Amino acid sequence: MSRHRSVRGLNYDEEYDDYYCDAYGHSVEDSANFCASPGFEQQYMFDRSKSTAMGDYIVGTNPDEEDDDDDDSDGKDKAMSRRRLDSVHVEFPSNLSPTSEARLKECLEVLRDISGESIPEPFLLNAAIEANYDSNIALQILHDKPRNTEGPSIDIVREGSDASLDDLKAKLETICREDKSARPKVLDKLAPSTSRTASSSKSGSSCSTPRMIISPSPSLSKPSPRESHKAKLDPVAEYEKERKSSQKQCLNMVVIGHVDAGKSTLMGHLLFKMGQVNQKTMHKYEQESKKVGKQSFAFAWVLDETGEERTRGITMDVGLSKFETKTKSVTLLDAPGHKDFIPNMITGASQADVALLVVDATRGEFETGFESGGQTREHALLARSLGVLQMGVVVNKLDNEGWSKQRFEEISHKISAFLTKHVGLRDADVVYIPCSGLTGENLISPPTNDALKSWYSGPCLVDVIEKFRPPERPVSKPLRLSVTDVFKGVSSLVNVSGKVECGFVQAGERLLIMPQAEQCILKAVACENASSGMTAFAGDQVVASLAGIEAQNVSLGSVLCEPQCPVPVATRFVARLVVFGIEIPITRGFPVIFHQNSMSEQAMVVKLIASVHRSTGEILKNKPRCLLKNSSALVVLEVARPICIELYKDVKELGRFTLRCSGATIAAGMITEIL
Ligand SMILES: Nc1nc2c(ncn2[C@@H]2O[C@H](COP(=O)(O)OP(=O)(O)OP(=O)(O)O)[C@@H](O)[C@H]2O)c(=O)[nH]1
Repeated sequence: MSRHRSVRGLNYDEEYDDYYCDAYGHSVEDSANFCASPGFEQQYMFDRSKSTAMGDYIVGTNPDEEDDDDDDSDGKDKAMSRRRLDSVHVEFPSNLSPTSEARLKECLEVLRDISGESIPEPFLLNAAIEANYDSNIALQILHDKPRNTEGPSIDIVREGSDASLDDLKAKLETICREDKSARPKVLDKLAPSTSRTASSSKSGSSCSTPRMIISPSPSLSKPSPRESHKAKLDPVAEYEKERKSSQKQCLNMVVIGHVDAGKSTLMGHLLFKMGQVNQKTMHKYEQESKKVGKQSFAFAWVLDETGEERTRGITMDVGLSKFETKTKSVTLLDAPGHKDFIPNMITGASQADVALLVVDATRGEFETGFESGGQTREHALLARSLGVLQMGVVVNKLDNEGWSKQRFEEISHKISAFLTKHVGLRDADVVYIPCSGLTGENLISPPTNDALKSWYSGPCLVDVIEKFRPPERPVSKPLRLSVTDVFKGVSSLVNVSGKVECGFVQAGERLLIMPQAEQCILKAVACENASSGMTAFAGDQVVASLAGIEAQNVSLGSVLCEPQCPVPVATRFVARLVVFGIEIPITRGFPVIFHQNSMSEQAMVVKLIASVHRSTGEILKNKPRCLLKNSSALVVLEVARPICIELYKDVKELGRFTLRCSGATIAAGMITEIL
């Protein structure tokens, strides 16, 4: 078994239709229970001493965003901040009242939560005092510091992106046509006088997105014999010929759930029963785990391969394996359950077509994972926001509850309500299975345990997996191969693992690596699903060997594409957000971590355009002051460095993302416009 490598694909139409269904993304708790700190409450209460007009306040418009023009608004923001601060004591009071002390502490806590350790404490303290303990204003002050030339800044976005865009510009210049009309949009951004055009498109595929385009240089635009050959191929016919006739359907399945729910044990035992792990290896794991006092983890060791994972008894990275059912070739992604490893879980889930949500049926344990801020709900929400539409809910460790039918039904009932009402999965797309990963009950054959047999006659785990429907693979779209790992092989070639998000790729092709704007030749593409070993299609997890580049010129988050139809690269874009159960409202200038597939990047919400109805998308309010939990909105996001993105309507895998802050997932989104 190996560490994580990627796989996925989607049923586009189906998913897009209900992505923003009424239920999707609703928070766990009722919004009426929203708790705000006094500092935050005060910010959203009308205050005569501040200059905001009552009319503005009632309309709920963010006074900071009165002007649509960004450059202008910066000045206005500052002016507004200054005006607000006129009534604020800027000196540290020597004798704070108990109320002020409490407010100061609360404000500092919020600032620390958001800034982490990136800003020294004295600066946070000064900002908090300057903002009269209003954390939102304090954030704005910290954000504006460099323009005031004192103190550090959390404005990582502009600082980081300027340098990177310069680098990119230089590289793009070298491979752009002399023809100025074909200059990439990124160059236009840096040199506004230059005109821009749409991209060229490869034969048989459309490249309709308004793109930050890199145009091929004359040498690049002249296709090699191999490329000409590829251009003549019908991707769908090739896919049918290679895959559908001879092979089993490919399915990428992620296993998710709260820490210690028994995910690795369940999957390790399943793989053993399916013959993927031989008796000798299993015996070795039993002996070795016994020696270190972790005998109950023997099956988990099949997927938890590293020393640290085995010693600590937790999964840290995504474990990857393969097995086959009668009609399917399943790529299994075992995600970590611990909250510290959510970014890895996101990587795994972003590559999956379907998910198994494992819950521990043991009394008290299920409740911890589901009701007390555990990861069961967060994982389910994340999986759905990353494109998973079908789910098997494994009610695991039911042996600990004497195979109680009542307990199974109680758990199924609670999870069903959550998945259908809050996550947005259809009831018909979720199946509940009573199991024991430890004893192996109901994994690959009907139950043998009398207590379970007496009331359960449904499918076993493998039957559920067998019934999952693989999504349509977008093989006709332009090639997008996202890189999840880079490693040096024995030869001079650079190997990358990744997933073909859409399109198809053949050995011998010349490819463009974005956002690095590097060219390379694909020497070989290894893919377990491929019969020829020369071609990989959308949905395939591959290892690609690249010639003509250095390892440092490709990285996690890079996208390989055809030079004739490059992937857009940008730092700023409009997105539609679905906000989860947040405690701190999202305001303008809110710093976040942007997650897209296996890539994460520092980012900032730079503009709140409008709050929208979560199911219809209808605009409810322009320029809202903030976004509360369970809301939906159009926002402008800016990432610290140029990244490869697509519009959600074009390529879902590169058009959707999740936002995290202070270790919690706060929103999911889809890109609607690239700026
Ligand atoms: N009684 C019982 N114990 C189980 C069962 N499945 C797993 N366990 C135990 O639960 C513990 C945790 O199992 P893991 O498989 O490591 O759990 P996990 O969900 O993969 O953990 P993370 O990946 O770290 O989140 C181990 O001690 C297992 O032996 C089960 O069906 N019944």
